[in-house]
Amino acid sequence: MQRLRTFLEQHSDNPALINVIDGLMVACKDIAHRIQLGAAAGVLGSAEQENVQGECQKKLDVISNDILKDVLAAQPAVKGMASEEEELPVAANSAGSLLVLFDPLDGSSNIDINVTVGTIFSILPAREGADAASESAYLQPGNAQLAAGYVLYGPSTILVLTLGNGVYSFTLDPRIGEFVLQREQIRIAADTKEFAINMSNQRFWLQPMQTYVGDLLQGEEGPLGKRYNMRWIASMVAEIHRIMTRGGIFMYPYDNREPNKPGKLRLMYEGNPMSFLVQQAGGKASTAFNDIMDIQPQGIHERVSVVMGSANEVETVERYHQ
Ligand SMILES: O=P(O)(O)OC[C@H]1O[C@](O)(COP(=O)(O)O)[C@@H](O)[C@@H]1O
Ligand SMILES: [Mg+2]
Ligand SMILES: [Mg+2]
Repeated sequence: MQRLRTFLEQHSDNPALINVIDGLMVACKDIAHRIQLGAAAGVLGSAEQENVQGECQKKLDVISNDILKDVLAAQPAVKGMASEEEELPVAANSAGSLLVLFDPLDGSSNIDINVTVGTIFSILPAREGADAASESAYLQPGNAQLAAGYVLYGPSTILVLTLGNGVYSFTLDPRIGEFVLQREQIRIAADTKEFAINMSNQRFWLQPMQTYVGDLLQGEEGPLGKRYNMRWIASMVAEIHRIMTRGGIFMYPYDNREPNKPGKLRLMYEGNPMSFLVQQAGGKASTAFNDIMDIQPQGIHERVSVVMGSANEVETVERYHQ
């Protein structure tokens, strides 16, 4: 049995990074505990306020955000943070060398129905002299990430992490309060017969996406020549975890409901960290046109079109868009 801290010390020579990931997991254990208590701790339901995205916040969105902010601000290595639930970046320690970006609670619409949610994080280097209270410090492409991961709060609590050298998963053992190593060098199969997309948006997609999904639905009688299965959990963490476990393709593509936005999901704390994990596991992460991690962000809350998972299937989607 290998504990997370020991693993980090063996796989990284950056003490700042090790301490920050350790700190993140202190926060995530607290979040996991509150999710488990649920209604008994009064954490379900709406917070009766909106975030910067104009989305109605759940109580647990706010609670998780506050826990992460408090724990990370106490880490000397954290120079600043950006969160889905904060309009502006939050400066922390001026001598810090790292920036942490996070979606404190992903899949919020699942909280009240007791279905899987998660936390997603991305760690970027803080440039020399950068102002961590200013957005410009954070606007680095996904390829600059030092580490990324998610914590899934499901039947068990699982951390899936990359430090840029493969993907590893850890299960929280509540008997000892520690994350212990579970899977090493996770690989996503190149081919799949399982897709995930919110079909209710079909009429809003670009024509190539409508054609591709139409062909998927034709199964073995269509041009793709195989029968597909479909899943939609409405929690990106849960979908990506399924793909980490048995392959698949996850899509939240551009749609014209809000034509000026490139997609629903957020680039810097959903698209980029998940892309880093998927790519490190041998999969692909694309906008349907380009690699997500090549995008030069223009804002911390920027949106992105997402097509990720099994490499050959993602390449098929890209071909439909050429
Ligand atoms: O409700 P929809 O449109 O299917 O969207 C589901 C998607 O939205 C998200 O819940 C967005 O994340 P948040 O809950 O952090 O806003 C993704 O996890 C999920 O894939
Ligand atoms: Mg999210
Ligand atoms: Mg969220």
